Parts: sequence; C-alpha cells; structure tokens
Amino acid sequence: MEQARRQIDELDQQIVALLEKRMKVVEQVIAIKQAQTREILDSEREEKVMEKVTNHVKHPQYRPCIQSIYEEILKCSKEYQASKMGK
Ligand SMILES: C=C(O[C@@H]1C=C(C(=O)O)C=C[C@H]1O)C(=O)O
Repeated sequence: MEQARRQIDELDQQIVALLEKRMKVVEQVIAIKQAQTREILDSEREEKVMEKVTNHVKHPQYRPCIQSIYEEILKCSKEYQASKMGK
C-alpha cells in the first residue's frame, strides 16, 4: 500500500506541474484574445482538444474518467480566462 501511494504522490506532483504549465500557456491565450478581441469560448477548438485527448488514451476502460477530467480542465481554463479578462 505505502509503495503504491508513494507512486501516486509522485505522479500527482508531475500532473500538477503539467497543469501549471498548461495554465501558463493559457496566460498567452488570454493576451492574444484580449489583443484580438476574441471570445473566451472556442467550441470547435474544444471539440478538437477532446478528440485528441480521447485518442491519446491507450486503455479504453480509462476513457470516461479521463474525458471527465478534461471537461473540468476546459471549464477551469475558461473560468480562469474570464476572471483575468474581467468577464
Ligand atoms: C485556451 C483556449 O480557450 C478555451 C479553453 C480551451 C482549453 O483550455 O484548451 C480551449 C478552447 C477555448 O474554449 C483557447 O481558445 O485555445
């Protein structure tokens, strides 16, 4: 059990680092959207993100869980953009 949980802790650290990296790139997107007065939501792009993510999943049994996580990531991404853009 301890060994498994140590592995989970290590993976969580990596996941958080990657999510922080993703949010850093979202900061760039915010600047571009402000400069080009573009909408926060881009449904076409979100469909592509979800499609790519779904295709990256190698084990079909994990697909629903990973898709749910990504839906939440996209939601947080838009909420963060809205908060930064004063919307
Ligand atoms: C980051 C963007 O803004 C929104 C959030 C997305 C994301 O976090 O991947 C994708 C599309 C947009 O609805 C973007 O337009 O690329």
